[in-house]
Amino acid sequence: MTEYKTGTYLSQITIPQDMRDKFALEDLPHISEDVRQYIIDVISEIGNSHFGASLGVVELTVALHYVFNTPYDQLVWDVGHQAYGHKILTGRKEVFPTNRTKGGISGFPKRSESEYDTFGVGHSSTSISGALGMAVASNYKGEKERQHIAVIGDGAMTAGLAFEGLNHAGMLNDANLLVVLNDNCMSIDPNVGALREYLTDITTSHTYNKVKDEVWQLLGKISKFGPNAQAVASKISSALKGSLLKQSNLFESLNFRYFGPVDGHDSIALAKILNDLKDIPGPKILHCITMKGKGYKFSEEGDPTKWHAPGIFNKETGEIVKVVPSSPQPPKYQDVFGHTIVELAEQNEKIMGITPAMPTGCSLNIMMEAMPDRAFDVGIAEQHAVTFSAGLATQGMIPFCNIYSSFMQRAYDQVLHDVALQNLNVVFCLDRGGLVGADGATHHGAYDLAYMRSIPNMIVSAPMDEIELRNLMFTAQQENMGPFSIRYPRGKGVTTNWKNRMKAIPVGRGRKICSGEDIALLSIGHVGNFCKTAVEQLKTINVSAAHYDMRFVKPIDETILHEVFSRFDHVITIEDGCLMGGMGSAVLEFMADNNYTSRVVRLGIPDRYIHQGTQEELWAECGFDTQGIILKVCSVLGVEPHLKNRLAGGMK
Ligand SMILES: Cc1ncc(C[n+]2csc(CCOP(=O)(O)OP(=O)(O)O)c2C)c(N)n1
Ligand SMILES: CC(=O)[C@@H](O)[C@H](O)COP(=O)(O)O
Ligand SMILES: [Mg+2]
Repeated sequence: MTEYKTGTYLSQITIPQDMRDKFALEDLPHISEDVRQYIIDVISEIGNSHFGASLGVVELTVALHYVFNTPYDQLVWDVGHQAYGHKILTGRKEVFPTNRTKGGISGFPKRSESEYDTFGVGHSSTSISGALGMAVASNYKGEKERQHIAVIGDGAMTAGLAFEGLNHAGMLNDANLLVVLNDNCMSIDPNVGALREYLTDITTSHTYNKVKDEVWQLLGKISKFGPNAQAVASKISSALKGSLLKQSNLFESLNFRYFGPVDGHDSIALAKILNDLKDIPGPKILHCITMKGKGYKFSEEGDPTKWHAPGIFNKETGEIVKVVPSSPQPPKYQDVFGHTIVELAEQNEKIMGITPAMPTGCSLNIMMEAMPDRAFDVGIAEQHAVTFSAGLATQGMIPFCNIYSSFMQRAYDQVLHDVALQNLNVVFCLDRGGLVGADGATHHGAYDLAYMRSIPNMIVSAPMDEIELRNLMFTAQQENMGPFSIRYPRGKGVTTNWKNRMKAIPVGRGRKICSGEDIALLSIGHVGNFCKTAVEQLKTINVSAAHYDMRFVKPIDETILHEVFSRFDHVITIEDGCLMGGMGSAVLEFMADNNYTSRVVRLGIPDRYIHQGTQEELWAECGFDTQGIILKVCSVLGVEPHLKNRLAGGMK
């Protein structure tokens, strides 16, 4: 592992207590500078990581750990993609270069990794509820002085869950909860919605700032009051209640004491404010204004969306390293979706596009640019995205609701109750279906085939390549299809020649890719390409495998299944999804229901959480990459080891 230098200040810090013991308030800017430089040095070289968000909260991170008695005081990071400074200051400086690699540290806070990671995160908007739970538990245990801090971004604050947490906290006057709102006007893409406007308004509002100044003056006095500070604070708060402050501030109306906006890059001022806030009881919110990508010239001046997770870059020039392939490459599935939805929408005026906060990630930004009145980024609001789509569908629209598979987990009941029960024509495009790689367990799209399959009326499909994706999208936008899900993986497809003339696929019809004699392989989705290669390689050791691309998990192609179970004693199912309840389960159910007795072996994601790594490493770990499939075929058929080894040695 490359060794990275740390600055004079950071080199003296292993855990936050070192900072508190060794440094004065005036040193915080220097510590911040060291932390920031270390993040730049490491991430520019290892790549494959988040970047802008962590740079934006360096001062906040330093101030929080300096003022609060972490890990006793509990700090919860929302999403956690901004927690690199936190990791570096909490015992993980040396291992930071292993960020998001297999066997290395996770890119997100994780309870099993450190006592400073109080709450496992990755999905957004959980911090307020999580920290509130901790605060209530502390009260119950008599730990009255214990502090609980949720750091949440303006993007994460757009989610219903965040407001559910605020709503509950607002009625718990003795909950020791501080919400730090890290407002940088950005989600991954620019933040959206009325809340964003509101936050900008209170940042610039004249009336509001006047009241805020009064609050600060009072706070200045509070800090001098020592032990009586809480009582004084409570009096001040009561005096302010019912006043202009409460009426003119959303958070005050929810019974939070609102402080700010403050400069989130002034570590000394932040530390002073945080220290004052420690003495104020009950739920409170500190509104910090920060800049995503702060402190690195190129991310400050460049496109923050690009610097959200830029990959490897030259830290001197700011040039993001792009490997230029020698030959044309297949497109990413997400881009095939992005271009195809525009093409379809040009022909079918009922089509609309919806994404909850991932326009660049899922490429709906192509439609948002081409047809701004027909494509919506609704913020980090998966539940709303689904029910909003349902509403559109009741009016005859055909919404394509694109949600990453793992984020869709947030909106399961909306799919069931608001869409499927009413048999509405909503097309769910589930991007990042399957193992996603470096984001790890929180983000793998492991469950969608299983959770969608159990919903009545739902059509569940997955394309093996870009052309099938386009054909499935074409099929799904036909009249009266009902709920239709199409899942595809993170990353590239397989062909450069993908702009086919689209055609409808009969719902529930799979296809035979290759005939064979010894064993049948049934695949769903992109992993069919691994099977295809495996089948070719198996031929070289005289193993003849038939291969079927099932295309639909529901309705499953029963004609194919009757053919397979009548002809083959050995069947292997392959899917990039959880083994419980997915396609393999559907095949087993069919076999049992129809009294067939072949031996079925299922390949897929086992019943445990898979952590981070490259996709290739993780496919191999789960045993359904090309090599895994070959080895499984050989073991099922009892192929002689020397033949098996011949392939295992030479395989890609
Ligand atoms: C439930 C869920 N939806 C979407 C995402 C993808 N996502 C990760 S970070 C992010 C933007 C968060 O914005 P904000 O909270 O303002 O943090 P910032 O990056 O600006 O620091 C999004 C949309 C997610 N992690 N979880
Ligand atoms: C933190 C987060 O949830 C996103 O930034 C996520 O990492 C994006 O994943 P993709 O890189 O697959 O778009
Ligand atoms: Mg933000």
